[in-house]
Amino acid sequence: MDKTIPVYVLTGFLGSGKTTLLNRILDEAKTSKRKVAVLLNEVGDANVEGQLFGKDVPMAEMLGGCICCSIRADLGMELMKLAQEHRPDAIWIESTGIARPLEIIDAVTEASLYERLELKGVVALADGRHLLDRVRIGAGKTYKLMKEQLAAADIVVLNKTDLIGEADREELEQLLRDWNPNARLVSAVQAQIELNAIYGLEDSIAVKEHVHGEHCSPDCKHSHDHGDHVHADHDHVHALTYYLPGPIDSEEFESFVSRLPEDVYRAKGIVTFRDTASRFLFQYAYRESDYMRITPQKTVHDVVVFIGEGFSRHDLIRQLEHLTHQKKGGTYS
Ligand SMILES: Nc1nc2c(ncn2[C@@H]2O[C@H](COP(=O)(O)OP(=O)(O)OP(=O)(O)O)[C@@H](O)[C@H]2O)c(=O)[nH]1
Repeated sequence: MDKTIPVYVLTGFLGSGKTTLLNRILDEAKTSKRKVAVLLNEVGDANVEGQLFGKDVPMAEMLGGCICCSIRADLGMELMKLAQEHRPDAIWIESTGIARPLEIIDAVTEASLYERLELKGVVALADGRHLLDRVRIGAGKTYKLMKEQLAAADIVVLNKTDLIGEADREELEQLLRDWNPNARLVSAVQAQIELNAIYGLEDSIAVKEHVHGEHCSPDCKHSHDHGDHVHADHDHVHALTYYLPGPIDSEEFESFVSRLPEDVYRAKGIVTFRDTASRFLFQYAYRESDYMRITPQKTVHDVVVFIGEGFSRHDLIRQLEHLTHQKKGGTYS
């Protein structure tokens, strides 16, 4: 079976430093001999920055629209093409500065229904000075979008701190922690961050260990550190991708779906039901589910994806393992 390819999303408002960070990621990949593919999205019709990446970097371009809306359907196609043609160790998606992150997450997880891809993390950058200006105004569409992008990330990079003073940096760090208490926050100049923080996401997202600390609010419901044992009962994640190891019972699955917690607001998948010997495309949004019988023309894996905020991955995985009658069920990310 093919290996599962991790996918990362790079988001952040226009000019925040996404390409600067991507260049660093590609440099590091070259040094560590990691094959990283890039999916670039530009609102305009020309890919200016992509020309700067090395010729040996597998790259797909999506120009002339934003992946989160007008050309969203193409995202899955491009991801699958990159995966099939290059079998990279990782794929990075650089979204336009105006993209809405949750729509992208939705689109990436859609692609994982058809190819062994797993969304591993969302990295969002903020231009310190620009953010500060927006915070001072405190309203407007741009402010709202910036906040949305930063709130959806697993890692938040407060970039361009060379352009702001120490007190402003501290104010922004506090603000970012308030907006997204679950993300790892890093301040940087020229997007110089420890890249292990990103690749280390693979483990930390799988079981996000949030140790109760100085930045937690009094009503923090996160997991607590009990000596050398940390358990996470309230994992903040955006997506759980679970590859099913085999057919499942349709009634048990429907019952499981009807009991999904409210903070799972979207789910989808391809499932094979033991009792009907058919495969179905399953869709779930805002408590409504839908099943469509399908006959895939090529090999696709049985997989279910859940998107939401604050739901417990641990609980869902346990229930899925129960559905598949396995102590240790399918693979997931
Ligand atoms: N002063 C300063 N400039 C920076 C820093 N990081 C990046 N820049 C510059 O900011 C400009 C925009 O950086 P990019 O990396 O292209 O930003 P981007 O998010 O990819 O921009 P878009 O593609 O327009 O969304 C470039 O000229 C960078 O050299 C920083 O930490 N400090």
